[in-house]
Amino acid sequence: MDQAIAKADTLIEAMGWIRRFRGKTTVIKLGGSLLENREALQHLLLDVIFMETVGLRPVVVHGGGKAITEAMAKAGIEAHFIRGRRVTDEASLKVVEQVLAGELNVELTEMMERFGGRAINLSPRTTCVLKGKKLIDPEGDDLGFVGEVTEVDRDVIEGLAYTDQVAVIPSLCEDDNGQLYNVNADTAAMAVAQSLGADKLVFLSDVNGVRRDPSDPDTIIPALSSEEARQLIRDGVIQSGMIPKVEACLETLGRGVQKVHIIDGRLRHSLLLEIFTTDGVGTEIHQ
Ligand SMILES: Nc1ncnc2c1ncn2[C@@H]1O[C@H](COP(=O)(O)OP(=O)(O)O)[C@@H](O)[C@H]1O
Ligand SMILES: CC(=O)N[C@@H](CCC(=O)OP(=O)(O)O)C(=O)O
Repeated sequence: MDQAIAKADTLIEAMGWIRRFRGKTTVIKLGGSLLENREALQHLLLDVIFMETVGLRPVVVHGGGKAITEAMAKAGIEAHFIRGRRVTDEASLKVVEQVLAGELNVELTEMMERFGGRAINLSPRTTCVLKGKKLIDPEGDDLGFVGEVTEVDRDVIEGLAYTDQVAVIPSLCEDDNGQLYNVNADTAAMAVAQSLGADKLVFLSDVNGVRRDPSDPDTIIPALSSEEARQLIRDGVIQSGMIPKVEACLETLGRGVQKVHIIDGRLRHSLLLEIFTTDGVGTEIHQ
């Protein structure tokens, strides 16, 4: 009996948070490192379905960097990154499209449906909601078919939310001529969050947050201002895949999204802990 009462207490405790976030949009970015971890992924998708069930509006944007690198290796193509972005020639783009739109996007949607949620995959193979153009690298490097999102079809995404369905969007965009581009998934999530005026943007990765020493989990920084984050990039403390993630956070905060978090998706129910507890988990980046 005590156990049942404790469970009821937990539900009552969640009520205030549910009221606060009901009807509000949270964009959830699933990183490719995490997609490899089946158990963690299942718990996260359950969290997303829970959020939708209690009236929050989650939108999922996903990457798949690890799976793309593996598929490229199988095709005999060597992966090459410049400041966290994959140099994407025509052959690589085919692999990227197949992995993101043909495999991961479909798998994630099917998994959510199996868990009792309602999810719709919005990829260039079904309904493309991310319009974009070739990314011009500020340092002058040619990254090939790497794009940036210039327009998000928010009507389609919001329409799904009104009918209790969760949009699942891969990091690919298309230009007016139907040319496809590979988009860093952190920046794709940022564009979606900005366009929807999301209340929160949560990056789920395979690290516990931004660390002072990238290899030491105990050096996690719970809260980081925009200025500190820029300094850590300049100092080389924030490296590789963490660079586009933190840059995306900074740009998002400059454009009206209230809260941006980088959290550890391997931690069971980290998403619910972030949304339904006072302290939260991971690193919060603020203005
Ligand atoms: N200062 C840092 N703190 C934490 N992680 C860092 C830091 N600098 C670099 N990283 C690296 O960034 C990675 C996360 O980026 P990435 O691999 O692109 O993740 P995802 O696939 O989830 O988007 C971590 O696994 C870690 O190796
Ligand atoms: C241009 C660019 O780098 N695109 C990324 C898209 C996937 C991605 O970002 O996946 P993660 O979230 O797992 O890092 C790539 O090709 O790896």
